[in-house]
Amino acid sequence: MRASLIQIAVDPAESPNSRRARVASLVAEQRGVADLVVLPELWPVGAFAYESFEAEAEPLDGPTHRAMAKAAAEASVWLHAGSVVERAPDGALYNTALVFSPSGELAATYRKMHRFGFDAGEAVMMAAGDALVTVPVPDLPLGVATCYDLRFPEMFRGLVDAGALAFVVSAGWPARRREHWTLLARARAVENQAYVLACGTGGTHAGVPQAGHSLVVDPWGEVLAEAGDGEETLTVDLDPALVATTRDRFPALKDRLLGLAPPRR
Ligand SMILES: O=C(O)CCC(=O)C(=O)O
Repeated sequence: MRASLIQIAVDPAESPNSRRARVASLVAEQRGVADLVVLPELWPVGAFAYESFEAEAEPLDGPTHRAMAKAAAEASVWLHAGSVVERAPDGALYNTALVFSPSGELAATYRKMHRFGFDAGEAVMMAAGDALVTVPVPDLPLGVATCYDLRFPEMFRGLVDAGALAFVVSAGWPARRREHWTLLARARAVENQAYVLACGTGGTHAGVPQAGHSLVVDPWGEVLAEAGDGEETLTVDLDPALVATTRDRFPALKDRLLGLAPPRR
């Protein structure tokens, strides 16, 4: 299985519509290259562009859904299309990740559970999701998480218990805490003996320089690839059998004292 992470630079001078068209082309270029493509958090608007959230909010079947469903089908890939500002039917906003199958069907949605910002920004503007989400990608079931979720290990343990062999973390992580980003991505891989595919944004938007440094970590904690600061695509080969091998050879997950269910292998 081959995965490509497309680290988008969110340039405020580019309109969301132009960016959707450009990102759709980048995804379509992955035809025959990757089986799974991953995009960052809130790339249509910018994760810190709070003042645009209301105006750019879209229903689940909105413009990002349409563009990405088409791109997934054109490229014939599983597409984690990052997240959008979702306007729910009751008017609430959610930070919602969209995952498409290779035929362009919406395979899963995940509403970000841990909202970032403490008493400001996303934490007050958006409602919180309340459900863990896994996606049954053949051979490599994915657990879905978004940005700040990375700081909450219990969520990843829950995803492992639900059968995830890899975590896809879509983010708009600030440069100021880049070391936390790479450290936590590796920690989530090591403690859960699972792949971590962590795709962030590059560039600067809303005055917040982005960390970039998207990375892919294997179940032993080795960094297989890491991007720089700007727009970049990382393509990495993943071996789903390595998860079982790692869990068999170093069966630490079996020694959990507080967990209830042993993880699937
Ligand atoms: O936890 C962090 O340092 C960054 C989180 C974040 O930027 C987000 O969730 O949007």
